[in-house]
Parts: sequence; structure tokens; C-alpha cells
Amino acid sequence: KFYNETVAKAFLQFYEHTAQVVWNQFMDATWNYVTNITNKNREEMLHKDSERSQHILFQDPAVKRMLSKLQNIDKAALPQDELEEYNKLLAYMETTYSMAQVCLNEGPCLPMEPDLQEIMVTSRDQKELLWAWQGWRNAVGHQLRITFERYVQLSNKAAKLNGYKDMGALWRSKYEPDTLEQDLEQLFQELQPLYLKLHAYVRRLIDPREPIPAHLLGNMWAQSWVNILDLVLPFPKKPPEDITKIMKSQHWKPSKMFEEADMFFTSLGLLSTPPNFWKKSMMERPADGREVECHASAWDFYNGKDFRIKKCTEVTIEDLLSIFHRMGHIQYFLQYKNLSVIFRAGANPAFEEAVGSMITLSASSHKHLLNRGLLSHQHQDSEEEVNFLMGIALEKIAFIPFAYLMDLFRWKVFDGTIQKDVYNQEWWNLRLKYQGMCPPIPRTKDDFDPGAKFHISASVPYIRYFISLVLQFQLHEALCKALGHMGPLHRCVHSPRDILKLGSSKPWPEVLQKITGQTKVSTKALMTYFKPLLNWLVTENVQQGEILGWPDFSCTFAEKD
Ligand SMILES: O=C(CCC(O)(O)[C@H](Cc1ccccc1)NC(=O)c1ccccc1)N[C@@H](Cc1ccccc1)C(=O)O
Ligand SMILES: [Zn+2]
Repeated sequence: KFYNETVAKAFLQFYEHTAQVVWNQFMDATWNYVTNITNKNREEMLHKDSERSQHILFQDPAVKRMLSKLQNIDKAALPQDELEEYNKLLAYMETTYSMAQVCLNEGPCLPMEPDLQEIMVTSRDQKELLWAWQGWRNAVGHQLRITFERYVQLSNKAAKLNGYKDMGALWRSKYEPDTLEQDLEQLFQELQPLYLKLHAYVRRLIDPREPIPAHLLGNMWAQSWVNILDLVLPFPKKPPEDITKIMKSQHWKPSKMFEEADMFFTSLGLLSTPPNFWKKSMMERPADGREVECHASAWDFYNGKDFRIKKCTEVTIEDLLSIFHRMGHIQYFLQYKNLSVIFRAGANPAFEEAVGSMITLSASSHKHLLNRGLLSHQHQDSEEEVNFLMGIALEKIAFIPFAYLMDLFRWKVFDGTIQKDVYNQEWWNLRLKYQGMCPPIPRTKDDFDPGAKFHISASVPYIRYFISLVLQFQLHEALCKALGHMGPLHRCVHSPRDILKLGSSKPWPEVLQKITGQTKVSTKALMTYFKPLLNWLVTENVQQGEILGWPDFSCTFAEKD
């Protein structure tokens, strides 16, 4: 026993050192690729990935169990030739997404960021919105449908080689308790009434047809409706100040936006970003015409000193707040950088996402924005408060069903409930059932609309954002209480320091209990946060005689030709 213990410890020391080198080289090669998409860089990345996979393979089941934390062992279990095929199709899907553009008849071709996003956010012309919405799905979805089928096969094969029945089961295993699916359904049932009230209210102002056409909500995937706040403001005579306009008038630059976030983190007693971060991050789309992957991400280079963010930043309040989200990932890296490589991850993926989002909740509080000169007038009366909460609700409550259905869809694809000839039909069945959305035009069997969302083309699980949505309010409330904050939650500013130090070295229910005293994720704090708005919504919907939901409605689809 003792001997094994010593050997295991010595082995882990050896592993620790070599892992840092292999992982650092892999991260460098991947960074070089996503910030300069060329064939040479892709080949180099794939080569480093297979080196990393080689390094992870073990025969001894004991060691394998000990190191099962290494989330990327999943695809490494594939035979060499299939691993290479898998990596090639992953790179193809992600590159197709990142390079896709929609071309005007005789004019330029527009990429997603910033151009198509800008149209979805600002245009109020339904024809233009439809052009961008349909063009994007033709440019991405159509190309990925066939590749996605092969991706599902190889993913499931890799999962089975790791002892899971399919890749969905492997993804869910990151959240220890195996009651995850029931727990999530319970959370959704608790949250759905909020969504129905918001949906009924927004529908009346945007398009009174029962399910809402999916291109009218100010976002390419209708996942967040914050950009149509001006169309649905409860008290239009008291519009919130346009912070984007204020930022532009104050000549904010992307680097200042990152400095602003860094200052906020240090003001909460958190760690500041090291020099490498400022030297090596990509904060804007490069002006030298390089092809880059614009979907934002945070990077840990596993050497304790190199941490970066890649983002094609625009000077808007939405991008400023999403920088807080990204810096939350960096903060987690900084706080756990002295842990062993194996434990350099969040307590679970939802904690990783929740940290940045909960700090954003503090940063978007009126109080903070006020003392940063981004707002002018002092107090908020109760009507302005409802307007403010509506803004937050359009981002967070609208997001609930989307964040839930994204992996409901993929779990069913992985477990075979959804077969490949009905991917798109089943996607829209879920979009109707959970979001009350319909496509603005009939879809055909050549379409693959789920592929038009980054996380599906980049094989990034999504349930983490659903759990994070609930978790961020629960943690926010706990930290505000710990600060002795009285009064409404949306006015509180707090710091999550002691969550972060633990990394993934402790089971996440323990981390949750340490902060909140509870061992289960609970929607109570979210309900409390939005209470004033929900009271207003109920009154409003009753007065308008609004019926909630979209009973037995079906979207018009092209007949299955
Ligand atoms: O995708 C993101 C933000 C990007 C990220 O920070 O979650 C990023 C996603 C990503 C990108 C490339 C590879 C893998 C994941 N995650 C990270 O950068 C990350 C996550 C965990 C550890 C280290 C970095 N947000 C989601 C959901 C969301 C979150 C917050 C507000 C609104 C919407 C979305 O936009 O649909
Ligand atoms: Zn994130």
C-alpha cells in the first residue's frame, strides 16, 4: 500500500511537470491558430493535440481513475486514425463558423462579428433582419450538416471507450450527482413561469402572433433580448441612459474597457492581471486582414504566468459587460494557478461561467456605473427600477429556455432519440416547446440551424450557462448577505474571492455549501432579484388580458420534400 502510494505520488510529480510542458505547447499552438487561421497553423495545432493526447493515455486503471479529471481525455481514447479524423472535422466545423460571411448582392461580404451582429442588434427593418438571419444559416448551417453527423458518431465512440453510454453522458458526468437531468428539469419548471410572463409581454409589443418569429429579438439566436429594450420599456418616459453613447462620447477604447474591468476586480480584493495578459491578449479584431476566430474566449497557458483573452471588442455596454464575464475566467485561472494542473479548473463548468457573470451583476449595478461616470443622474425611482430590471430580465430570463434546450437537443442527438434525418425539425420542435419561437421562414431538410450557434459548431457544452444563470444569483445573494448588504440585490456589489481558490480540488457541492450554506442550486435568489419586475409584469399582462404561452401552436414548415 505504502509503496504504491509513494510510486503514485512520484508519478504524479513527474506527470505534473511533463503535463505543464505538453499542455503549454498545445495551448500555444491552438492560440496561434485561432488568432491566425492558416493551414500551417492548423496542422501545427493538430500535431500538438495528438502529442497531448498521447501524453494522457495510461494503461493502469488506478492512475487512469486518478487522472480522470483531465476533461480532454475523452477524445484521446479514439484509435489514432479516428482521433485525427475527429480533430480534422472539429477544426473544419469551427473554422467554417469563424470564416463564414454573408454577401450583399453586389456589395461586400459581412462576417458575424461585428457586422451581422450589428444588424441583428440595431436594425428595425424586418426584411433586413431576415436577410441576415437566413444568410447566416445558409453560410454556416448548410455546410455543417453532414460533418455534424460524423462528429456525433465519433463523439459517441470516444465516450463509449471511456465507459460512458454516449457523449451526452460523458458531458453530464462533469456535474457529479447523477440526478442532474431531474434537477435541471426541476429548475426549469420553477423558472418557466417567469419566462412565460416575459414572453407574453414582449410578444404583444413585437409581434402578436403566438410564438414569436425568431429574427425579431435583437440577437441572431434569440437567446438574449436586451437589444430590444427600447421597444418594450415599461416606462418609456423614463428611458435608461444610453451607456454605449456615453462610452463613445468619452472615446472609450477596447484596452480601456479591459482596464476598467481589471480595476473593478482589484477593487473587490481580487488579483490583478499580470503583464503577459496585456502584452499577448487579442482585444480587437486585427486590422492586418488576418482571419481570426472572433467568438470570445479566455486562455490559461498552464505555466502560471501566461493568461490571455481573445475578443473582437466593440465599444458598447454589451461588450463592456461581457469583458467582465471573460475576466471572471481569468480571475479563476489566477486564483488556482498554484494548484496541480489536474485541479486547474472551476469547481464545475457552471462555476467557471457563474463567477464572471456574477461579478458582471455587481458591475452593472446602477451604483457602480454611476461612480464610473457612465451614468449621470443619481437615484432611481421605482419606475426607473422596473425599467432597469427589465433590461436585466431581457438578458437573463429570456436566456433560460435557450440555455436549457441547447444541450437537451445535443443529449438527444447523442443518445439517438433524435436521428440525423430530423435534426432540424427536432431543433425547431424544441425551440417552439421551450422558447415559444418559430423560424421566420419555412425550413428545409438541407438546413442545420443548430450549427449556426458557435457552441454547436465548436462542440462546447452549453448546460453550464443554464446552471450558471441560477448559480450566479444564488452566489450573488450569499456574498451580499455576507457583506451585510441590506435592500434590493441589484444594488449590491460583492467579491467571490474564496470560491475561486479551490479550483476543482473539492466537489462543487462542498464549494457551494461553503459560500451559501446550501448544497443544491436554488432559484430562490433569482426570484427575489426580479420580484419588483414580476409584480409589474403580472399586473400588466392581466390588464392587457394576455394569455400566457402558445398552446398547441405549430410553426409552418416546408413539407418534407
Ligand atoms: O460563449 C459565451 C462566452 C464565451 C465563454 O467565455 O463562455 C467561452 C466559451 C468558449 C470558447 C472557446 C472554447 C471553449 C469555450 N469560455 C471560455 O473562454 C472559457 C471557459 C472555461 C474555462 C476557460 C475559458 N457565452 C455564451 C452564453 C452567455 C454567457 C454570458 C452572457 C450571455 C451569454 C454565449 O455567448 O452564448
Ligand atoms: Zn464564459
